[in-house]
Amino acid sequence: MILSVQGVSKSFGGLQAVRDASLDVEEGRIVSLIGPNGAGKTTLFALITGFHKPDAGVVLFNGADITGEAPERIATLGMVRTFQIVQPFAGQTVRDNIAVGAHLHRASRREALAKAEDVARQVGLADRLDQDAASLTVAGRKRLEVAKALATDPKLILLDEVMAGLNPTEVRDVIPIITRIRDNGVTIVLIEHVMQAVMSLSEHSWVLNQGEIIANGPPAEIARDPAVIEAYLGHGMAARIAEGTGHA
Ligand SMILES: Nc1ncnc2c1ncn2[C@@H]1O[C@H](COP(=O)(O)OP(=O)(O)OP(=O)(O)O)[C@@H](O)[C@H]1O
Repeated sequence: MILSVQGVSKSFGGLQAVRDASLDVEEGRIVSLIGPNGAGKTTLFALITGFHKPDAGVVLFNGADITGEAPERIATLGMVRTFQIVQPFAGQTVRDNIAVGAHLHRASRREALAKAEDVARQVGLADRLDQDAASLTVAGRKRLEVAKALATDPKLILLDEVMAGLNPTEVRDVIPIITRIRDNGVTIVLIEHVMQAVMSLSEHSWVLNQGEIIANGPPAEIARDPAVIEAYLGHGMAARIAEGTGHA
């Protein structure tokens, strides 16, 4: 297992945001975390990547205990997350923004910029490298977020709603980019509400509800689970998934 989360919990004051969550991710997979707003998905990402310390439980990355390590240290080991709300460094080009990530393993400016160009090609931003990052559309900013993470040479990348706010055409265009990242050897964990993307990309999903994992399995299977339909999908979405359309 590249990632093993064992019995992780986190409370904020009186609110239990994540309760006794466990999941195992095999190397080379694309898997997903789904569930209603406020279920604890982003908190679980933060617990895995060192942005929050768990109250209980253990996180293993490639078999090594990284529980409570700092995000920078975890990134150096090869695991990074993206953020839902994307704020590019204003007044800086796309190239410079991506290069920030590339500096994790590269001291030289020249090498970091070369890596930024390479990554920009992978996410379809090669023709935007000299543009001010703040001028990118939502779809462009989402790609920039993926590029910044990829520039750190990760072995595992956790993508937090990279399709939120995209139109169906933009979603369709991002799907093969994510598949290619995996084909290049990066394991991927997605948080995603766009079920069309979950269905076509991920091989296994975990469903969080009120901080607890209530189901896991292949997405087509969990879409038939009454508890998942009740807590998250609703009957309309479940029916559309069964028909194979799966549009949100
Ligand atoms: N730093 C924090 N301090 C206090 N409460 C928090 C904090 N972070 C998250 N929460 C609360 O924990 C719960 C889980 O939030 P979280 O953002 O993890 O959910 P989510 O599943 O990612 O939701 P969404 O799909 O809306 O992003 C929510 O009730 C949220 O308000």
